[in-house]
Amino acid sequence: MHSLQQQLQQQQQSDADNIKVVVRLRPLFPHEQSKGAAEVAHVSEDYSSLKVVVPGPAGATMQKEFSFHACLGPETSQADVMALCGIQQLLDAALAGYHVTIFAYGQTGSGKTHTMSGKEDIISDDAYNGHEHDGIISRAVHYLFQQVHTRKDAKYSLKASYLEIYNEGVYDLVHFNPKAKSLPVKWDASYGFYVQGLKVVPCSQQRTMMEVIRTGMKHRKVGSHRLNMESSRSHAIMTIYCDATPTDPNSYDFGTIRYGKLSFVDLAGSERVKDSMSEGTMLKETININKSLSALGKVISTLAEHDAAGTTAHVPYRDSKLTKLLMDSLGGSALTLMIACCSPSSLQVEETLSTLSYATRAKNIHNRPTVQYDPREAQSSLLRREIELLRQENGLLREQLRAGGAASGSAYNSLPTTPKVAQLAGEPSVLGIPQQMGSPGSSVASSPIAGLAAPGALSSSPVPHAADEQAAAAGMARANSTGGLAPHSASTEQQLRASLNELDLRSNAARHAAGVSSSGSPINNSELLRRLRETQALLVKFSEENGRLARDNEKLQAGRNVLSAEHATVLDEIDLLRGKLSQLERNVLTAAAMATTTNGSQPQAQQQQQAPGSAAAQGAAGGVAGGGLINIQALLASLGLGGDVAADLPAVGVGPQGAEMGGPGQDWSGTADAEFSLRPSMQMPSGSSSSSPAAAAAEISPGRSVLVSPGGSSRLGMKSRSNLSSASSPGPSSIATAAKSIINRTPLRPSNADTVSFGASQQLEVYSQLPSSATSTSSAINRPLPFKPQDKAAGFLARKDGQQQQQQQRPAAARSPPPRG
Ligand SMILES: Nc1ncnc2c1ncn2[C@@H]1O[C@H](COP(=O)(O)OP(=O)(O)OP(=O)(O)O)[C@@H](O)[C@H]1O
Repeated sequence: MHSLQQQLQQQQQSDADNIKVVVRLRPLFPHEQSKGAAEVAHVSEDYSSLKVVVPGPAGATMQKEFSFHACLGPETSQADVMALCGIQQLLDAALAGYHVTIFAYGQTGSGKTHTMSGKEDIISDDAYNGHEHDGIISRAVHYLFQQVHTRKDAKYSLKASYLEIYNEGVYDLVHFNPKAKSLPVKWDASYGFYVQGLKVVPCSQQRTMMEVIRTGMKHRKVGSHRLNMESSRSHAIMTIYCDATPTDPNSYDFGTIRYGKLSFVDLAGSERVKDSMSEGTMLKETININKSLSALGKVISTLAEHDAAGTTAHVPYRDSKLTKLLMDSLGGSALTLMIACCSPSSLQVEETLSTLSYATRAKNIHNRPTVQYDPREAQSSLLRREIELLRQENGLLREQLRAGGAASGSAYNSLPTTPKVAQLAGEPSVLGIPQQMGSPGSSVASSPIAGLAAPGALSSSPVPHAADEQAAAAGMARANSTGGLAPHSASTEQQLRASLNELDLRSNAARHAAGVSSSGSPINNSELLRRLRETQALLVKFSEENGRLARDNEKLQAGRNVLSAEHATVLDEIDLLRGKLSQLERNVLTAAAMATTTNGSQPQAQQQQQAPGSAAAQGAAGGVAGGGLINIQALLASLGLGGDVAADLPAVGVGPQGAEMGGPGQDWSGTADAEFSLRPSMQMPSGSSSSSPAAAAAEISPGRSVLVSPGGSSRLGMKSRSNLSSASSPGPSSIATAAKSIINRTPLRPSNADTVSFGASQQLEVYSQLPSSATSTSSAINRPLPFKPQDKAAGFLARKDGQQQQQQQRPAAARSPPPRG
């Protein structure tokens, strides 16, 4: 049994919104056995399915299997039914504000009344105090009163009504008058179908409600036919209204009445006239019973078919009084349990199969269980929620603006202030909703029926108000539509509905704050109107404020766009400069190559006499060629980088090639603006025939890279123009890099290694070093070269895979002083 309970719970959670269907097999009676009946229906061991042995052609048999939320065998006791059908959860749901319907369906004599009401004679006993044969209704009443007397979370008020649908007429079974006319079934856009004039009995005591049940059962039409000695000739609906006013101020719906309802529907059984042998009045009853059950079957089929297919269709609720009053339970907002009662007898196998077929279809019906509130309160709650949402949205916008303002500096500060929002946010609303109402977060998940009810089942579905008891009574079905609610877009409405519960807390607290009675009594119309007007005024204010914030936001956005455009322009300029730098580098390399060649044949003095800065590229190259001096300014000018940039540049010189590698004893004194050292293990590019770094550099084709990074164990000095005479010649690519550094106005520091893409397998590495003072430079350049001059070409280029090793050497190498002459 325990596993069945678990199974039920799992199923309830998996298809929480669908109608739950449980099948109950009654025992095979001795009088049936005596007529040769055999048991043809058997419940599986795990209670999830049942098999029916169906007679086939020529005496053969076949088995049909059906599965349901639970299948209860003949041995199942009345107490087990309560537990295995999850009745207690449904009762808790009703106390939490849901509409719950439990209905028994099945052929005549299959045990519907036994399941719902138990043994009538027991209940009829004045000394009744509970019995093992009690059905669901009396057990439910007992549980409900037990709960309402012990629960402290809400003030509960229970009421009851009992009606029957007999020959398509509706009759009050409590205030019974045999001569009374049928009560009219009316439609209300907000409330759905309801029985006008049905009396609802307030029941503060359990015995009062039991009296209602007893009276109702006594007045219900019962007849005797061949299939059932006490056959119900009508459909009976016993309704318990559970109004709950939460009393805990910390509760999410403090003070807002929840209108839960429990409907116990004991249907008249279908019967075949030839089997029941009904005649006369009973025949008429049988025809009407079958007619209304047929209408019920159509509703179930239509709903099941379309819910399974995800389509909508006209559901023929209006075809009978029964289906009108069950409208809320089938495809509506109620939690519904159908108990399909069956006989195991082989003599009734066709009826059993028919019942199981209906029950199978009913499984597919999808309901939307919702907590029920008064529609007028729901309406004002929706408005309050809307205000709250607007308030939150405004707060969020302000936060975003603040964040945006911080990012864009003065732009935000120049925005117009929004005193109204600040004012509104800081004070209670017109409705008196305090700001410290607490954050939303209440949800039905915390309700006792979380496992049964659909998540997000909170809703403002309107239900009859307590003041309209007469209209509200007797299984008044609610329309599927959300009649009476303010028009909203579907998503907004959904959102608002989803938060309704928590906001009804606000409703009550608002009433407190506004000094309005919070006794739970209905709000009168003028008060409601006044509040609605105030709400509307507040909404107008908020929408104005929203508009203002949106405009401010647009201004900020425009400011951001300008900044982005400027940023993009700067990036473009950088790209342009990079391109020009590459060009400059190539020019320098070419010039250096020429200088190498020229320096070999010209006297040093003559080289130094060549004035730097002869125009354009020719000047640059000529400077090198003429005196070993590269005029960066001239080069930049030749590249179109004149003006400010070129004016800032120091001239950088290339010394005679002989001094380039800074051989021992060479004079490196003076202030260096930047120094570059070459790695000793560098290799020439394949196919290179150059014998010097400059020549090697000259062979570097465009697009190859120069890596500038700190350290290096061999050095080339790059000196400022003033120290040119004493400087050793740096590698030409070092000059190019220095030029780049100057153009970018960033000093070459050991940390700012730079790489210009160079090639896949080889790269030229030049390590930069910018001494912090002349003294350190001076001491640095007095160190000996760690490699011989003949290694210099080999040291110029290095494979990339040698880089790691070199990097490890760098700190020591950086500290190594270059040689002094
Ligand atoms: N599970 C059961 N265990 C014991 N007796 C049962 C069980 N189910 C039904 N009965 C008995 O079977 C008889 C018929 O049951 P019941 O009146 O509940 O059927 P019904 O479906 O309500 O029929 P009808 O539609 O004609 O009113 C009753 O005497 C009842 O006590």
